[in-house]
Amino acid sequence: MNITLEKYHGLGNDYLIFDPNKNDLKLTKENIRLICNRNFGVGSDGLLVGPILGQDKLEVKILNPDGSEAEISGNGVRIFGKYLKDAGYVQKNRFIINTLSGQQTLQYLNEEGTKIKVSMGKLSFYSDEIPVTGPRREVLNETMMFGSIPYRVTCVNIGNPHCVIWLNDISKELVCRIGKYSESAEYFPEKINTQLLKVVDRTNIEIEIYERGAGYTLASGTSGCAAAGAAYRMGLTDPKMYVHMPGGVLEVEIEEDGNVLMTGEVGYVGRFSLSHELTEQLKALQ
Ligand SMILES: N[C@@H](CCC[C@H](N)C(=O)O)C(=O)O
Repeated sequence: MNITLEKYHGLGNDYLIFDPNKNDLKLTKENIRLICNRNFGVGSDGLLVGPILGQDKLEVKILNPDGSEAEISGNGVRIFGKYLKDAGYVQKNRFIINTLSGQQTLQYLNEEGTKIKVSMGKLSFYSDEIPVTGPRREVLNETMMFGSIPYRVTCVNIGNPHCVIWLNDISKELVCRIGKYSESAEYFPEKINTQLLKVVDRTNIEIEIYERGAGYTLASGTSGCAAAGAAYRMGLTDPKMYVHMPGGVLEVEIEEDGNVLMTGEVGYVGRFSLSHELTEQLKALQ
């Protein structure tokens, strides 16, 4: 039987859904890379595997296009929420899903389920929780060297690790140049997602993103939450703001206890029934 995948995007951050209840393939690093490859496969910024059904909880596994597993994805979680509605797995308006980073509560804000609010959990700036090497401390505005150039960096965990660099001018070229070094820098034992942050005013920020295991992306939910959290923590913004990314805008609100609410849109691209040829190649890589 051929493999069928559904494709969605969150503000241009595109994911394929592999529903294990409908497909029979053992996923490996090698076949994940081929599925996500934009030339030889279907192409995406990642793969969402689920729902894995159990004890009233819906679980999703989040895989980067290099085959590594991520603890969480903000856009991925919203996309998965939309898929659960489209495929008839959930009827409620508000429900919980499980990721490697813990539980997220999702709420549909419209009938179609294209606008979703997610309670993402709490931000942590502590080095051992991000993780960042060295003595336990909050990693706020520290100097770090990426490719022999010093940058002022604030690091944060929102289920997955992020480093935020506050600058006046940001661009795709610059984040790619820095991200190439920061992703695997010695400071970060579990690697890192990188954001360049530009503060527009107290309720608007702009970011450029270089994701761990994926490279440059047009948007990222957790990156938006991390950059918003860092901007607020540095006193640059109010707790509620719009995060502008090349692919679109997210609304992020940091609650008093540090919990983050993220609201954004999801788009459906279509269903991909893979060719016999590609299915056989994926099976050979099991
Ligand atoms: N696109 C994502 C983040 C995906 C995971 C990330 N690459 C990681 O390895 O932590 C998002 O929308 O948050």
